Amino acid sequence: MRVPVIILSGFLGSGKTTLLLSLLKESYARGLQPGVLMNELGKQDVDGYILEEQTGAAVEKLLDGCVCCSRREELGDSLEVLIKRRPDVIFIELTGVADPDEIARSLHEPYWATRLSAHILVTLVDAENMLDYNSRLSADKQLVRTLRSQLASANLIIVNKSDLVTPEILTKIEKAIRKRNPDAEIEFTAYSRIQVQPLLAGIVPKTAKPLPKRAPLSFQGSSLRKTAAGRSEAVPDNAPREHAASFSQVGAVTLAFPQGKTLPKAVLEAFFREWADRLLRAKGHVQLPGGKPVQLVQHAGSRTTWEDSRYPGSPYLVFIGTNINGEQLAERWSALFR
Ligand SMILES: Nc1nc2c(ncn2[C@@H]2O[C@H](COP(=O)(O)OP(=O)(O)OP(=O)(O)O)[C@@H](O)[C@H]2O)c(=O)[nH]1
Repeated sequence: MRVPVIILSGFLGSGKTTLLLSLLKESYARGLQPGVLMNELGKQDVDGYILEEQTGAAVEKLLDGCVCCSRREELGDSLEVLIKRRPDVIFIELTGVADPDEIARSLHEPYWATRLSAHILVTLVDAENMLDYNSRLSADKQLVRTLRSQLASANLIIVNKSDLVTPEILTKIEKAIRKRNPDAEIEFTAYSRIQVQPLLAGIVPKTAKPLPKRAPLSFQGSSLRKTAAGRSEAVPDNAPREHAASFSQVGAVTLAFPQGKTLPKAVLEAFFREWADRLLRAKGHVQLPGGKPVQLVQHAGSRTTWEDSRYPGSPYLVFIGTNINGEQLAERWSALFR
């Protein structure tokens, strides 16, 4: 039996991992055995750790690049690892700069089409930053194309972080989405809170007898076959395809804490402000002074949040931004500890 695959896409910090947590919890509640493929731009698996800690899921990680382009060759190996675990459903969380249509196309290739079935492609949108990103990132033509494809190829588009914007902004966002995708279901929400049951409709534990597909509770979207990936008449599945990079100016740098060193919150937040014109996303596990608990720090757009963490390893920060000069960044980082 083919394993259904749910693809989660959306720009950096839009709420993919937050949604995946809900999907995993619902999967376990239904007795499903999920497989997870987590792709991260940085060398550290911040999100993979969060998922493992909060749900106990075994996460297959593909770090330090993008599975739709620079790490493309490794997609197959990761899927094979997951399939061997005989999951009932596979979730693929892409990096924020990945083109999900490339992944959906791979699933339609003859080899994978007998093992996997593309179930749904979900794209999350960061309502607070989407319109700003559209102008800020316009110089990176590949990324502009990728962001359009994230919208165009989705069955379901979740406009997340709507707690941070006015209804007028949401209306503008809806118009911008409709320009790229007239058909997808659009949901407006905060903290990726949607009814996740419909996304799992028809997926049953392999030990159970197959049930008739449940009627969706709210999601009415088209099946993935109708997405751009499925409209493969123009590009036959077995035709050789160029896998152009999905971005050109975005880079990730991992910044380690020197042995035994700590950083006050205010110093790190000032560091984010200093790099505001380049910084898109930062996340990591940070050691504060005074023996305080390790903090999971998350920075997206211009907003920083902190939470207690039980991360047992050495503290670090993953810094993702545009046109970063790595040496200059490392130098400024070191200066924080002098
Ligand atoms: N205010 C607010 N914060 C949110 C919302 N959804 C998620 N967040 C926070 O935004 C940050 C990023 O959320 P994630 O779910 O990690 O986003 P992501 O798309 O997985 O991020 P990357 O994969 O790292 O690009 C976290 O600190 C979340 O708690 C929301 O609707 N409103």
